[in-house]
Amino acid sequence: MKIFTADQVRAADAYTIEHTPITSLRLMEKAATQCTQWLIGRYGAGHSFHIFCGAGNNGGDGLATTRLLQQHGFEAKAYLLHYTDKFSADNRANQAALRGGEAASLIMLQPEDAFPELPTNAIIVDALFGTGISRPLEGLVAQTVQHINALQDQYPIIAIDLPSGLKADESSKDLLTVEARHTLSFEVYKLAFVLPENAARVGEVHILPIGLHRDYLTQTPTRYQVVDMEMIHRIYKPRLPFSHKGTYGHALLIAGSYGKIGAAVLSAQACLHAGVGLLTVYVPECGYNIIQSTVPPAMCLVDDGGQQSVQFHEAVTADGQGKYKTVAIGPGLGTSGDTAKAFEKLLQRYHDPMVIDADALNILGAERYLLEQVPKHSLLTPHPKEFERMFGPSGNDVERLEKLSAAAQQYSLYILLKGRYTAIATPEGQVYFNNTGNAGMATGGSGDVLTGLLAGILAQGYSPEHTMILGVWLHGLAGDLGAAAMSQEALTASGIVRFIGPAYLEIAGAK
Ligand SMILES: NC(=O)C1=CN([C@@H]2O[C@H](COP(=O)(O)OP(=O)(O)OC[C@H]3O[C@@H](n4cnc5c(N)ncnc54)[C@H](OP(=O)(O)O)[C@@H]3O)[C@@H](O)[C@H]2O)[C@@H](O)CC1
Ligand SMILES: Nc1ncnc2c1ncn2[C@@H]1O[C@H](COP(=O)(O)OP(=O)(O)O)[C@@H](O)[C@H]1O
Ligand SMILES: [K+]
Repeated sequence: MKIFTADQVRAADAYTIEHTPITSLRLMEKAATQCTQWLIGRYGAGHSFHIFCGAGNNGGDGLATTRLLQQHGFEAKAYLLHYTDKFSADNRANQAALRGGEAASLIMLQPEDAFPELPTNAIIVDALFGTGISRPLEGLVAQTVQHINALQDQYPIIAIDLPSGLKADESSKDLLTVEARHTLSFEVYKLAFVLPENAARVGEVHILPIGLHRDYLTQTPTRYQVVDMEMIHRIYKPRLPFSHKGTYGHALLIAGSYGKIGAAVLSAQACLHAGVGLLTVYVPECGYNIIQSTVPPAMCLVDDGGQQSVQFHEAVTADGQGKYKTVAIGPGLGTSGDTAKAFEKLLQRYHDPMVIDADALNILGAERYLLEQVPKHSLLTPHPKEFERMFGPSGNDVERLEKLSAAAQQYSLYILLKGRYTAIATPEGQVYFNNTGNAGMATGGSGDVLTGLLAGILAQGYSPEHTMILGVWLHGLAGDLGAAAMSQEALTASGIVRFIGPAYLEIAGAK
């Protein structure tokens, strides 16, 4: 699903109005109809709806929603904030339509008025501002937003289109905005929804269809996209009946050190569950028995270095033309000087895309000149701290996203930035956001599982871009299925591995 800018949303609106018989007022009615159905479906009987409206079309959506809720027999009141007399035409039309209905359902809130008393069964709906926000909130609107936010533990707050005050395409880091539990938006995602700094403002996002013109939606190029099942279907290739293990590649996983052999185990298990043909795990001597007994399908190579691997570059032939289709390196590896030197030598020998994670990223962060030597189109998988070690700090999430995309383009790499919506940046400047996964995955080792999964997918012949999208999506879905079966709290990295299979089945089943 595409992420549109506020300008693109406005253009989609205009295109739809120009190319279909639908008017802007009718489009507002559709938006309000969708919001009304969502509110009734979610909260239903026994609730009263209190809708705070601004002077623009977001306020218009709120006024129309108030009327439609009443028509469905619900108690609903619109509070129209009187901070200006400059109402939009569709806002005025909906004020008139509401005045024609139930008495006392449209209340003008003046700057000197106290915040209204709300009954215990209230649902607060925020329809103050949407994409038209043009400056920081102040005066009556700022006070109202502060009041609404102070009530968030008492009443559900539902934002229409955007939590008011939030900018759709830019950072709103230090701005006052509504803090919603749910955001009901239309047709497409907005960048603001996937930024970690907005987590407490946006809540759960629900994208509702309102009939914007398909041509505009499909033909408009966007820099940002959210990965969806349609994209996964296009990428996923079922196994061929006459294939053999050679068809699915041989991966070399270089991981683990004394006290962190578990990282190698988790990565190896994930790599096998991803569907790799053959797997060799390279560990220091202390890891040999562990790998052989916990991951029997994998072969094992042992380093002489004792507690940390320091000669793994020798596992690939000097010209890099060895038997391994894919090399993945990093989980639990350690960052000693000799390990770093071996990593540098590996980069000099191996020139195909590799998967680089954890301590291998930390080595890149300490020796930044090595970034130039990483094979083009390799997959880097930092979490925010590792990313900062490599590319420095950022003032806000949008700045960090720009930095991520710039680095991917500069070094011709696929770099992901892990989080609730893991961002995958491509060398061409595209960014994909992953929408699977949950907070149960915030547990040690879940990143190691991702590394193994990516190595296993890449080895099967998927392109680096498709590997990133499919791997991150499967990883999150395995986490979701695991959490559904055993709770987010009890989910462990091993639990994620167990649910990679069921995650594949979901794709195959829906194909
Ligand atoms: N295609 C779609 O998705 C559809 C979208 N629709 C809906 O339209 C919404 C966009 O409507 P919109 O363009 O009228 O902008 P909106 O957000 O209501 O705000 C503009 C008003 O606020 C004012 N204002 C701004 N900042 C302010 C501040 N800090 N403090 C005070 N005032 C401030 C600004 O005044 P001005 O800046 O001109 O002084 C103007 O009056 C969109 O989010 C969605 O809900 C649906 O109806 C149909 C289909
Ligand atoms: N709240 C969350 N929602 C969705 N995914 C999450 C969440 N927290 C963590 N994850 C996922 O779990 C993984 C954690 O990786 P990482 O921090 O490298 O873990 P570790 O270093 O312990 O292996 C990432 O893929 C991340 O996207
Ligand atoms: K809003």
